Amino acid sequence: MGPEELLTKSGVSRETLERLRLYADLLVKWQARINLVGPDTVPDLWSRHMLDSVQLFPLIKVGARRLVDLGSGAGFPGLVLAVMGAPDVHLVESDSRKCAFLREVARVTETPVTVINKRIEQVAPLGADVVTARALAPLDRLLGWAFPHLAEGGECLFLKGRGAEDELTASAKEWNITASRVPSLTDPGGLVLHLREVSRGRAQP
Ligand SMILES: C[S@@+](CC[C@H](N)C(=O)[O-])C[C@H]1O[C@@H](n2cnc3c(N)ncnc32)[C@H](O)[C@@H]1O
Repeated sequence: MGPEELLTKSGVSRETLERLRLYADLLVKWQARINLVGPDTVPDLWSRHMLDSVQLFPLIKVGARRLVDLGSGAGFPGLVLAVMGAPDVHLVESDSRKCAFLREVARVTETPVTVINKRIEQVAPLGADVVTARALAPLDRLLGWAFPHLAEGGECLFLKGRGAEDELTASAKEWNITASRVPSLTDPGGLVLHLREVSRGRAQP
């Protein structure tokens, strides 16, 4: 899918699209030096990475003041959401070369973001209204990483593949969650998990 189709499909503004183009150009350039995304996914960059991230934007809760993206890698989905105007976006990424890329995209696209070059486990609670992640960890571990960063009433938006239902079942042993399942626009069988009222449940005997 090309940028124009992305625009039509998801309703992003022309100005945002131009900034996403700058982002995509930088990704292709840097990909020659560091492995930012799976090399086989670069030809489908707009669908596999941009639109995959863009689809979360309408799910961000009204009035959200801070969004934290865990394991941002090359910025999917967190940096795309920041380019679209998500508020006070924090990107947590342990790989310093990827953090250099994230900062460069933020600079070139004039997107205000905070890049935190640390392991998630080492980051003090960030008080996020929304925590996002893609391709980082199974849901139960992801919730363990996200939970300390959720403000009261905070929500999670996780992009998950076909195994999402099994991951929800497995995580129910440890977590209480209200889960909505939104079919992915880009991954047949994949889901956006929209999780609310997250709390630790009682450990099973
Ligand atoms: C498979 S990549 C996914 C990147 C991006 N979210 C995406 O979907 O394209 C996982 C990323 O998480 C980072 N990561 C893994 N464990 C982490 C941790 N404990 N703390 C911070 N970053 C971590 C890795 O360095 C890597 O960039």
